[in-house]
Formats: sequence, C-alpha cells, structure tokens
Amino acid sequence: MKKLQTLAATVVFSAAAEAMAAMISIPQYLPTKSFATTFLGAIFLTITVWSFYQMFIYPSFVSPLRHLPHPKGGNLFLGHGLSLFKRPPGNDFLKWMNEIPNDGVLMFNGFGNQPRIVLTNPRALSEVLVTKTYDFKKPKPLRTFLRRILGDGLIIVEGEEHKFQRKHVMPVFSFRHIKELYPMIWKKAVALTQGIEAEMAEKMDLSMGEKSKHNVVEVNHWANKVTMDIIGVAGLGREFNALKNSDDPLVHNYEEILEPTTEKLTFFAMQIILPQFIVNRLPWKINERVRVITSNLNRICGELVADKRALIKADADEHLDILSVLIKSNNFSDKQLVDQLLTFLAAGHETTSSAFTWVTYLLSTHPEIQTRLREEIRKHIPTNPGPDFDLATVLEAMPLLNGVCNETLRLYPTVPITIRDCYTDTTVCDHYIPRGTQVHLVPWATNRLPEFWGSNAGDFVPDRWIDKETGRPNNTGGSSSNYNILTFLHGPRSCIGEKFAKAELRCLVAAMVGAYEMEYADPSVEAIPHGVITTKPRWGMELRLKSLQQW
Ligand code: HEM
Repeated sequence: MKKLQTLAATVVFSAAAEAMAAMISIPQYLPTKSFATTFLGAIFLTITVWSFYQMFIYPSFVSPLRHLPHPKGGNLFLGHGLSLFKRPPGNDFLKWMNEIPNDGVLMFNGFGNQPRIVLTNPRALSEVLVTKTYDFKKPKPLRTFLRRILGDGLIIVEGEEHKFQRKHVMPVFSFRHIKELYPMIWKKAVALTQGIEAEMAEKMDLSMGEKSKHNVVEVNHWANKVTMDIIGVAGLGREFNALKNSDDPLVHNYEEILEPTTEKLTFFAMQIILPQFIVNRLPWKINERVRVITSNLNRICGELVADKRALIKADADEHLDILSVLIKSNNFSDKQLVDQLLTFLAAGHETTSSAFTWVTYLLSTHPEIQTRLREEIRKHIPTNPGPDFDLATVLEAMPLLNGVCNETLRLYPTVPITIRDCYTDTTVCDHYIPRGTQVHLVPWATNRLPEFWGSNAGDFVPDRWIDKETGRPNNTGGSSSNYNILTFLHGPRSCIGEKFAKAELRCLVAAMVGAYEMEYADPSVEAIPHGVITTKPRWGMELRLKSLQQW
C-alpha cells in the first residue's frame, strides 16, 4: 500500500512539473491553454512512459539480473508469469532447470516482465534458506492475506519476532514429545479404517443389489478428517471427532475456508496479485464469508485458550498437547497463543492429509509395491499393538514404509512453490541480487531434477530410500545433498512440524495398507495437483477398496 502511495505521489508531482514546464516553454504546441487538461495529459503520458520503461526497457537493458540465464519466449506483457499457475505447479520451472545451463540462479520475467529469480542448486538454496535467511521474507501481500486466517503466528512473523517464537515453540516438536504421540496417532489411524469400513457398509445397504460402487471411497475427504482429529488432540488435547461427523464449529469453519473451490482459489490468487484494499472492497459474497469465518476462528480459539488456562490452573489437564506446553512456558500472551493455535490447526492438517492422499494414489497405481509394503507391515506390527509395543521405534525402522512415505513427499510436495522477497541488496552464488527481487523456491522441480535424482527422477522408486548394504532406511534417497529435496525446506524457516507429519504419515499408511487393498477407481480421471499454496488432487482421490482379513 505504501509503495503504491509513493508511486502515485511521484506520478502526480512529475505530471504537475511536466505540465507546468510545457505551458511555460512550448505553449504554442499544446492543444489547450487549460492547466487541468494539460496536467491530465501529463499524467497519462507519465504512466505510459513509466509502464513502457518498467515492462520493456528495465528488464532487458537495465536490470542487473538481465545477464542471468533465462527461458526464451514468454508473453509480451505477462512474461512467464502464468507459469506459476500451470498444473502440475512447478513443471515449467523443472523444464527450465533441466534445460538451461546455470550455476545456481536462473532468471525469468514475471507479470509485467518483472525480473524474478529461481534457485536451482544446493549452494544457492543454502545461502537463501540458511546463511541469509532473514534477508529474504515472504512477500508482504501474501503475509497480509494469510495473517487474516493464521494471525501473527510462526508462519507469518519475520526477524526477531520469528526467532523468539521459533525458539519457544521448538520444544513441542522434540523427538521425545513426538514419540509420546505415536500411540494416539495410531489409534486415530485405526479409527480411520473403521470409518471407511462403515461408509462402505452403509453404501452396500443403500445400493440394494447394485453393489459395484459400494467399495469406491473418496480418500482425501477421510484424510482431512483424520488429520483434523490428530491435530485436535496433539494441538489442544481436544477430541474433534471429525471422523464421526462431529458438529464441532472449529472443524466446520476450517473445512469451509480450506475447501479449494474455483471461486475461492480465484479469490486467494487475486489477494496475492492485486492490492488487497481493492479486492477486499469488491462486492463479492466470498469477501463477507472470509470475514465471518476468520472472526469465528479467532473467537473459538480465544475460548479454547481461556478454557485451557482454567484447566491448567485447576491441575485437571495432562499438559501434553501443544497449547498446554506453550501456556506453561509463560512466553506467550493470550493473543499470541490464539495466533499459534490458528497456525498449527491450519498448517498441521491439510498438509499431511494431502501427503497421505498422494501415498494412497501412488500405491494404488503401483500394486507390486503395495503388496510388498503390506507384507512388511504385517510382519512387523501386530493387528492390535498393546500399550507396551514400541510403535515409534518399529515404524521408524521399517525400510519400505519409510521409503514409500519419503518418495511420495519427494514427488508430491504439498507446497510445490514458495516465494521470498529480497529485503536488502545482496548476492546469491556471487550474483548481485537487488533489493525487491522476488525469489522462487520450487520443491516440485528441485525434488524431480534428474541431475539430483538420476534418470528415474520422475518415477516412484521407494527403494532409493533403502540402504542397499544394510537394508535400513536412509535419509538421503541416494541423493548427494539435503538441499536436493525441499518438501519441508531447510534452515530456520523450515517446517517445524516435519517430524510430527512424518510420524502421522507412517501410522496412517501402515494402518490403511494393512486393512485394505487399494486400486485407483477410474484411470480415465487424471490425478492433478491443484490449489494455491498447498495442493491436493483436483478431483479428490476415489479408490476401490477391498477389505482384508485382520492379520
Ligand atoms: C506433509 C506435511 C507437511 C508439509 C509438506 C509441510 C511443508 C511446509 C513448508 C514447505 C513450510 C515452509 C513454507 C514457507 O516458508 O514458504 C512449512 C512451514 C511450517 N509448517 Fe509445515 N508442512 C507439513 C506439516 C506440518 C505440520 C503437521 C505442522 C504442525 C503441526 C506444520 C507447521 C508448520 C509451521 C508452523 C511452519 C512455519 C515455520 C516457520 O516459518 O518457522 N507443518 N511447512
């Protein structure tokens, strides 16, 4: 907004000066003697010249980024800006990274031909994500918009505030704490299989003879429910019962705001591209709906914080969930606690739900791997593991289970593209990068680059995550650098919930594959990743399931 005001003021002053100069020095050539008309003409001329300079002169002849390797072509006015919105997201970037020789930094023209950069190798990524992380921030329009939904939690804040929050939230995601959560997550994973079984039984009753489709289940919808239930207990110590179709208002509000309808996706994209004071004033029903939902979420989370404080005071709480740990640390005000809660509820369920959905897709389309995984699961985990069974240790050591989860996270990163704005003049891989440059990190492309992952980079090969000599899981997938996979990013702004998400994924996949044989229901429907910031399959994930005997 401030940038826009400064620009408008500059245009007005320049136009006034031009109009005055023209009226004094060349009055005979002006079509009018009126200052107002001359001034309006000067405004039009200034905007035209300025736009022409920005779109055609600056990118090609002035920008210090113009010498960087870049893709050819692009739209005359939009550059390669539309590449950001193509599906699957990140495919154009993959093509450029693959085909254009570079030493870590590529340039492309975004909307209005504005020069942007893409980071392509571990050195560039480590500079931006680790060494100079606080010089690069999430773009302001994105933060302003997300703040409405997430508050000033860990995802939104920058600089010192971020360092403070990260330090005090970190203990909640320690290895020890995650290990304690495994039995609860497993219980929810089993409840997921029971919920699906109940849906199939109900459809069988209703279909009365026409039984061919009773066992086709849309899995993404179930995945959202189970991950919401898990984050409910882990985040708040609260049973949402989403798997049992609860009427919890928090669940309903999140379901509504996160459901990616075309209207909502357009609205979200416009929030990021256009100035928000314009989008927020449009007579569009969705504006009001978003206002109502975000105010509901804030109110409900405020009540949850107050309830939890009362429970802790009365010593009637087990104090294991994220909110309890944060309250007890005494580092956060009530407003900050509400913001953290909004952040964890939103960041902590759709992401994992999408990853789990892609695992089911890849296993359905690779039946031989599904069968091998089932054998591994049945060999290592009893049908009903008792309280003494060390789920965390067993699940984390299962080679194929970990291979399948890691390989899915590589091929289908939930956040396929993320963006930073450069807040100071700096360098990346010794290239000068001026302040204001937009930097693209593209997990979708990095994770699939043949240079890092070999000629089968685009294939589903869980075995690359298994050490050939020891047969144990490895953490690199055979790739030479950690930075060759960007699903959770790296450094101080990496995903704080990575270990938690992986624990969830292991439990959900083990329970699901143990209970069902899965087949992709309609191969004529292409499974396309879809969404604005996080992605899930565009048409959901319909699978044909066959219930298996308990083992
Ligand atoms: C498969 C599951 C998940 C994936 C792929 C994922 C991915 C990511 C990515 C890429 C970022 C960085 C975004 C950016 O800065 O542009 C991020 C940040 C974050 N994630 Fe996750 N996430 C997952 C699950 C979770 C879970 C389960 C939680 C919490 C329970 C969580 C909480 C967060 C938070 C709080 C941040 C902000 C961290 C910071 O800036 O310090 N995520 N996640």
